[in-house]
Amino acid sequence: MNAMSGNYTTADGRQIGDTLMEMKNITLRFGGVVAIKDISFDIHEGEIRAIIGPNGAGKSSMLNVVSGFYNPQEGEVWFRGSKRPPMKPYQVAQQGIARTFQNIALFEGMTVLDNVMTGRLTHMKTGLFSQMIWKGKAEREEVENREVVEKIIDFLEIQAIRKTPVGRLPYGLKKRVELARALAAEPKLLLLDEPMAGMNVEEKEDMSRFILDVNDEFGTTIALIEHDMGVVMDLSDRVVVMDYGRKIGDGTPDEVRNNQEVIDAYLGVSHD
Ligand SMILES: Nc1ncnc2c1ncn2[C@@H]1O[C@H](COP(=O)(O)OP(=O)(O)OP(=O)(O)O)[C@@H](O)[C@H]1O
Repeated sequence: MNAMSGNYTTADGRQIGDTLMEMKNITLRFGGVVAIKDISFDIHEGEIRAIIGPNGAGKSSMLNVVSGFYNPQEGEVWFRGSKRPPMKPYQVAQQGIARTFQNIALFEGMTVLDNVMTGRLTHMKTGLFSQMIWKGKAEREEVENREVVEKIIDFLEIQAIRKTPVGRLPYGLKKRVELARALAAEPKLLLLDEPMAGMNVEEKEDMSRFILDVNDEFGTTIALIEHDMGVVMDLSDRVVVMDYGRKIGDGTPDEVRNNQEVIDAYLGVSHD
């Protein structure tokens, strides 16, 4: 496989499509701190793409640029063939990008079902006023939204807890509910911020399986940042490696594993 030249077929026979997102020469500064230095990379349709790197490398900053939470001082973000102007996160969500968070961001007092329903908000076209006038239309929309949500709840095997308040769930299940809510938006691109953080081995295995199944079943393109190297290498088609805000590697898990600069970065070897 030649992963760097547009469409390609993965080792396990999946067909990867055209470029979905392209980051061109991104630089992001916080005052004097340069969190991202002139980084370019792309994400293809149907791919599972990881961003890895040691602590403070700039991974979260990069994910926040992809999600529209940060607007970089330099560089361009291209999504679905168009240059993306600076946007608010809700506008990015409307374009088909959904995310989960490192520290779970759910409504603890609400049931699993209601939390997952909030993922449909970007799809709700009927406002309160038109709901009063066009009751039928609002009801149809509600039925459609419920159908999508119920399908995802089945898919992620959380039927048994659909009426349970999220606050009562163990950590691993909360992470799964967060994934369900992101999927409810039917995103084109799903961003996962350390999906395995704080999980035990069994929970990590479950989450890995669900990520692969989501990609396979819904064709969702997935970009993730993750600390657990084993998980990343097993899951991802291609990996970007960051260190001190720079990109030091980009390729298949095997290519990245054998990249001397990457090995040195993880061992703490200085190149100064
Ligand atoms: N909001 C911010 N204000 C100021 N500096 C920031 C901010 N966010 C990140 N930084 C700095 O930018 C650099 C990159 O941080 P970032 O959190 O993106 O790295 P990371 O690779 O995600 O780290 P970790 O793995 O520890 O989460 C760090 O030096 C960090 O201190």
